[in-house]
Amino acid sequence: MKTALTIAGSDSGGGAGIQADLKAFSANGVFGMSVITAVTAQNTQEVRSVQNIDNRIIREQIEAVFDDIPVDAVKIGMLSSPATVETVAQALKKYQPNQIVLDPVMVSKGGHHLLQDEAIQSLIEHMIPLSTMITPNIPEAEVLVKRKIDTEEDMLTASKALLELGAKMILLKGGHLQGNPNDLFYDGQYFHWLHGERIETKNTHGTGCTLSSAIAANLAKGHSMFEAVKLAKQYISIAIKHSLDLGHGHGPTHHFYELYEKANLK
Ligand SMILES: Nc1ncnc2c1ncn2[C@@H]1O[C@H](COP(=O)(O)OP(=O)(O)OP(=O)(O)O)[C@@H](O)[C@H]1O
Ligand SMILES: Cc1ncc(CO)c(N)n1
Repeated sequence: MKTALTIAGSDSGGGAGIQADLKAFSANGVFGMSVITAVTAQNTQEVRSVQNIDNRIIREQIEAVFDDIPVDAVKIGMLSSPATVETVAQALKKYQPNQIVLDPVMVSKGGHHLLQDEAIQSLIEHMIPLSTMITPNIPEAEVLVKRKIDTEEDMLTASKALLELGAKMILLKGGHLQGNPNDLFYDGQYFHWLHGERIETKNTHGTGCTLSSAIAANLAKGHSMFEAVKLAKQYISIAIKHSLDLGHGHGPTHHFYELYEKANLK
């Protein structure tokens, strides 16, 4: 079985972070492993508090996995502080995995900062240049390229600027613009739009985490980047369409909808 490793924060509510990543890995047919960078006390409504994990333990988790188990792809989510970014980047430089999908997580749906402002520069300097693919949403891309993105035309310009930061490829998610959620894939040569249909639901907790993990799983299985992104977009669209009305805020997506349907487990 192919494997994928998530390096991210824990979401006690189970819809985002490490929990979403492991579910998305399993649903997409790879064996999931995890390195926890921070623990959040979080539900569908809010992030109540965050405890960053000691850098030594972060490094040792990464070493424990890579020293023993083959890692076919890595997904990176919440990195919290400059020291966390640097610890993860240093460890990945040592092991040089083939595929690194970086979701540059900055702010939760409820507005809580999951990446300290001081860590943004570290992310740009140390983490983005190591990444095979980065998957910013519109507000994250605006911070990274320091300009407003209001239209799909702006997304094209921003993708070029994002690529200049050093990642090999870009998926700029359009879910935060009005209208249909169309994402832009750019590999430095060609642009491809991945068209979506907006699903009217408030249950979109962890959509970004789930999408980037599905991309990593598809890469682990040997798909090309464009194929990996296309399949992941189909997967997240189904997961949002059948999202779960749990909690009083933004409920989670249904990571296993198609498998449950096939197994008659609904
Ligand atoms: N209402 C929706 N209907 C269909 N697709 C959506 C909807 N909202 C977002 N998407 C898609 O879901 C994927 C994740 O994008 P989104 O912009 O929500 O990520 P995000 O803001 O990083 O999520 P989060 O930070 O909550 O994990 C993208 O492919 C986006 O186009
Ligand atoms: C731990 C964690 N990572 C990422 C996100 C972004 O959705 C979140 N809400 N929580």
